[in-house]
Parts: sequence; structure tokens; C-alpha cells
Amino acid sequence: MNPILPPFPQTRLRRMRRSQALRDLAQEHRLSVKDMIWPIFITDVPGADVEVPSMPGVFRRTLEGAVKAAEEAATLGIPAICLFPYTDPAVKTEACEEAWNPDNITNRVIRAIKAAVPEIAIMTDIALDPYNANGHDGLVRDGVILNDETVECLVKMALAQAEAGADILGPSDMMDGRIAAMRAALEDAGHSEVTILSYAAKYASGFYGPFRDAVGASGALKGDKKTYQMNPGNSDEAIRLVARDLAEGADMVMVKPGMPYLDICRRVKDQFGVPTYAYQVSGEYAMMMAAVNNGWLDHDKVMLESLMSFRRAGCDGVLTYFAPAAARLLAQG
Ligand SMILES: NCc1[nH]cc(CCC(=O)O)c1CC(=O)O
Repeated sequence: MNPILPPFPQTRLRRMRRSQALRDLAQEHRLSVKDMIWPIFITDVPGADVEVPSMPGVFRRTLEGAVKAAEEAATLGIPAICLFPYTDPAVKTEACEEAWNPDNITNRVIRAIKAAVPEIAIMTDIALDPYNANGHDGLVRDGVILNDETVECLVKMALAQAEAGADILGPSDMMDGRIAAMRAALEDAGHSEVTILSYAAKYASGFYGPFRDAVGASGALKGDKKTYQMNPGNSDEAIRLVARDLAEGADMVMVKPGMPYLDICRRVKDQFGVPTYAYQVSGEYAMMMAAVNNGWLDHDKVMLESLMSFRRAGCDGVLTYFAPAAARLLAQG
């Protein structure tokens, strides 16, 4: 862009900011509830359906609660919800078999929501951490995260979710080769219509802490995820990962976390022009809510301003725990 900018006083950039009407006319980006995916936490563990302490206003939900959330999303115009399970420590094993159990909490919730609110798109999470005794996204042997064996598990998990009726599969595991393996298995099983939103550029981030509380993985996790999630010091590598996942059959790609990685969102959108999403993760939500609850920040202002940053960075949409609150506020106009 090479703007024509005559000198002052021909140019007075404040002219277009003088009134709300002129500001509206000059506004480049807008927020829409249609660009939001609402992540929710689900559980069948008795007594676990409570507020997540590090995520004020976010509750784990039972199957019935999840159906209610889907109804709420439909009423508010939110097109999709994303399911994350909080699991009983008793079902977590080293082999993670519960991950592809057709009757695990995620798959039961998918079927219940599809029956009750068919118009809502259901996104899932594909990674072994909620089912893994050691809290990692992949199988672990002698302290090493196994790639190829994990991919076989992820494929089984993907097929079980597709079978249950998931619309969007979200592999968040960062193993190599999983998109190609899932796409081939989906085609073979007759699930050619199922979309994949790849967590392509997922960083090894400190901002996932509250999420790990929400899904009950904090206590289990041994070590860190740096051998599979990205180094925050890298940017070109994100481009290679996105190119790789698109070539393997991803329909959409994600950058995660969101606010600290807006530069990556912009690079991905400019370079590939594909549906690009950011995940405004649990820690981003938690830090804003902590300041809000201290009276230090204004909830509505920082919520909308933070969501606008993703639009400006080129994202087509965002996964955000603020989705219902933002939808309500946007509906007021
Ligand atoms: N597969 C794990 C997964 N899927 C989504 C999130 C984080 C989401 C958030 O923080 O809101 C994580 C956490 C992690 O990688 O440890």
C-alpha cells in the first residue's frame, strides 16, 4: 500500500474521527459473532461440573449442561462450539484407550448435541492429554514422546469423533504426519465431508496453565511439551508447519496462543490466504479476567478490543472463551 498523503492542512486525519457516524464509515474491520468458536469444558465426573478457579465465569459442564450451552450458542448466533473433556483420573492410562472409546464423554456429548441442536457445528480436540496418565499429548516411552505410535492413536480418536458426528476435527497434538494419516483414514471410512482445523502453529506456551486446570491435566503433566510444541522464538517454522498441514489435507489452520502471536496470524494469512484462526487461550482469558475482577480493566472494552486484534491481524475467526459474552454485547449494537 502506498497511500497518497498530502501535507497538513489538506490532510487532517482527525476529520474522519470527529463523530461516531464518521468513525463507523471509516472503520476497516468489524467483529461478528459468526467468526467465533466457543470452547467449552465437559465432564461426567460427579461434582466436577463447577467453575474453573483460574477461569472466572467458565464452568465445566455435564452432558445436559453441554446441550444447554449448544442451545445458548444457537440462540446467540455462535456457529460452532469446541469440546474439551475433563476426565476422571481413573480412566487415564499410559495407552490412552479412553481417547477412542465411542462412548467417552466427548463422543456422547457430540451425539447429544447433534440430536438436540443440529445446526451448531461441533469441533473436537484431538490429542491424548485428557486421557494420558502422564498428561502429555502423545504416548510416552522412557521419557520420550513417541510420534508414529501416537499418530495411530490420534487416527482412532479422529474416526470415533467423526463417527459420533463431529463437524470439525481439531488436532492439537503437534505430532508429525497426523493430518495426512487422519485425512486418509477419514476418506477410507466414508467421512470425506469432515473438516480438519489443524492446530498448525501451536507454541509451547505458558498461557495454557488454566486450561490444564480445567481439563485436569495440570497434576498429571510430567515435564514440558517443548519436543512437540513450537519454540516461541520461531516464526519461519510456523510457515513451514502451515504449508505442511495444508498439503496433508487440513481445511483450516490455527495459530495458538493468540494475542502474543498476532504477527504469526498475519504472516499465515498473507502467505496462504486460507481460513486462518487464532485461539485466544485460557491464560489470555485468565489474565484479562483477573485484571477485570480487580477493577483494573473494563471487561467489555478489553474483551472487544482483544477480539478485534485478531480481525486486524487477518484472522477469519477466533476460538474464545468470551464468545457468549461478546455475542451478547454485539447483539446490543
Ligand atoms: N492438547 C492440549 C490442548 N488443547 C488446547 C489447549 C490449550 C487451550 C487453552 O489454553 O485455552 C491445550 C493445552 C496444551 O497443549 O497443553
